[in-house]
Amino acid sequence: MLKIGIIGCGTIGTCICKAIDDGLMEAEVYAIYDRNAENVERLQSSLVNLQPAVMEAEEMIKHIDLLVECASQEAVYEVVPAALHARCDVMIMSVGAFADERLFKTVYGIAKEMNCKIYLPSGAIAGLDGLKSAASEQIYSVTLTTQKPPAGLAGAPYVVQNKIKLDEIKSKTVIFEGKASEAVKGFPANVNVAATLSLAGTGFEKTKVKIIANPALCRNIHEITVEGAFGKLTSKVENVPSPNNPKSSYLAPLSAIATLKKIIDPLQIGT
Ligand SMILES: NC(=O)C1=CN([C@@H]2O[C@H](COP(=O)(O)OP(=O)(O)OC[C@H]3O[C@@H](n4cnc5c(N)ncnc54)[C@H](OP(=O)(O)O)[C@@H]3O)[C@@H](O)[C@H]2O)C=CC1
Ligand SMILES: O=C([O-])CC(=O)C(=O)O
Repeated sequence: MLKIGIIGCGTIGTCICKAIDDGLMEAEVYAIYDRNAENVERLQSSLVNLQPAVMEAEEMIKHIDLLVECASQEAVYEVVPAALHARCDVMIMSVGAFADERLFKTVYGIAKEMNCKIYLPSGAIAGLDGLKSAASEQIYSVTLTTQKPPAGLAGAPYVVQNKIKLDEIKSKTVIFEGKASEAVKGFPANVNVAATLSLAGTGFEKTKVKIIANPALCRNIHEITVEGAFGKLTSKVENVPSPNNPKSSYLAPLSAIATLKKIIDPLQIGT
């Protein structure tokens, strides 16, 4: 049975544990860790069947097959290289960390050397299967347009640095337009999907991102447009926000669960 260790006991970590606790897949949550002790306790007390140990990444990677990062971009630096060195596969949610090309090259190199896998779930977007197929030929452009309610963008470094008063936004307003490399740094907890899109397609410098604060919304909308030799692909997901975290969408933990099922299941559907 697949032995998993989870870093990050917030919304996504909790959803993953609950799915395994409910018997949705054959996996064992061997250990969990979070710098926020309250979130560890809340997660532990929500489980009925599982009793994961609480231990830091350094220790858990000696015992597990797969490390799941669902914490923050800084956690990717802290735990992923060490996990791969210990021959653990890794699943990463804070994909925006890979806008740092040096980190990406290091992590990719260690994974190759150690014969390990790096899994990046689709998160809150749809259409990566089509983009991956299309990327075998020439791609002309990839664009992500994200709309969130203003509160879902609160605290983002770009918002703070540019003194954007989210609570004064009364109508649909474009607050950022630029490269994916800049978007994931300015909005590290809002558009990790831009990083996944970049890695699947044309890279962080060529992938364009527009971020819109829209007070009329109660959903997080991600629209993707890809044009290339294959033709044109458009996808739009109107995401229900996660119950405890308005910054992220419920589809994100569901996609993490689907990725875990794909790792375990002999049947592989889609690109
Ligand atoms: N790829 C995708 O499509 C998506 C990615 N994400 C990303 O996934 C990650 C998890 O999301 P979510 O579960 O919603 O977030 P939450 O804020 O609900 O939970 C994250 C938890 O991880 C903890 N944490 C953060 N950094 C560290 C660290 N360095 N070491 C240990 N614990 C840490 C946080 O502690 P504290 O409370 O102290 O901060 C918090 O308890 C985020 O980076 C988010 O941006 C989210 C949605 C979609
Ligand atoms: O869940 C979402 O809507 C997307 C998100 O937060 C991210 O990619 O970081």
